Amino acid sequence: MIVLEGQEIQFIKKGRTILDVESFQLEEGQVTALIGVNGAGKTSLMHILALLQKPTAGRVIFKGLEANRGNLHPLRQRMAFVFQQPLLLDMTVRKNIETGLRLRKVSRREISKRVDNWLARLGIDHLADGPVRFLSGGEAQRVSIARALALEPEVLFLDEPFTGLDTPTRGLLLRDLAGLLHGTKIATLFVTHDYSEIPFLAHRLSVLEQGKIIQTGTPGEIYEQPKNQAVVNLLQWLPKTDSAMGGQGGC
Ligand SMILES: Nc1ncnc2c1ncn2[C@@H]1O[C@H](COP(=O)(O)OP(=O)(O)OP(=O)(O)O)[C@@H](O)[C@H]1O
Repeated sequence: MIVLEGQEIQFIKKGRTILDVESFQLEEGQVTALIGVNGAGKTSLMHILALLQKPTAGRVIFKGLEANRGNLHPLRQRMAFVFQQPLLLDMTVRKNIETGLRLRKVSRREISKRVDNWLARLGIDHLADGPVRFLSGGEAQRVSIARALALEPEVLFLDEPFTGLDTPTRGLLLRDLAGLLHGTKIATLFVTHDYSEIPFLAHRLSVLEQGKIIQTGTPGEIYEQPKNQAVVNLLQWLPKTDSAMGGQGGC
């Protein structure tokens, strides 16, 4: 089932076409990785789909409902973001995870239940009542992921969430995040520059070049049959593993 779709998206700035995307879909329970060189338009497309940026032309459809000025706020509340920088507030870990839930007027009892659950599932329950300012990069990103998942979003945007983490920390977080996302109904868009992460997390892969989606498929399909030289050039950095070839994700 398609959860979120951008249709006939054009994004033009200063006379330059930054995006020209006929259709881009996020499906229920699937992680879609979006790759492309610097400046290809990944962030612009993510922000348009997240309803943070209005396209010059085109539509964003959320479960059959076209986003418009009147429904932007309620639709955004059904989405969550994890950024490269965790962007935590200077308070305790618990309070950081609670904040979005409070803004959404979730009951106190439900907040407490969800926060305890996600603290435990991210393995950070021992940090709950400490200030975030002493956390390591990996711990801070775990808090940011717990904060996003506690919102029980229907769509999750992961904007290079592992960048800046050392290899072992990144590996553990990648494994844990895959375990948390796979098997849920969340439709996830995962923007990354590190293609070694793709086989572990992504069910589908889309390649963006100069504002156009030039290929979409499982990582295995794209690896096996890259559509053109631009895809070949990008994917020479995707490691050949069993999971990449099968496009199954998982570690
Ligand atoms: N609001 C804007 N005004 C003018 N130009 C913009 C605007 N937003 C994006 N651009 C330009 O559009 C192009 C695509 O930018 P975008 O950040 O979407 O690419 P990206 O693929 O995410 O790049 P990176 O991998 O470096 O983050 C860039 O050349 C950028 O300078």
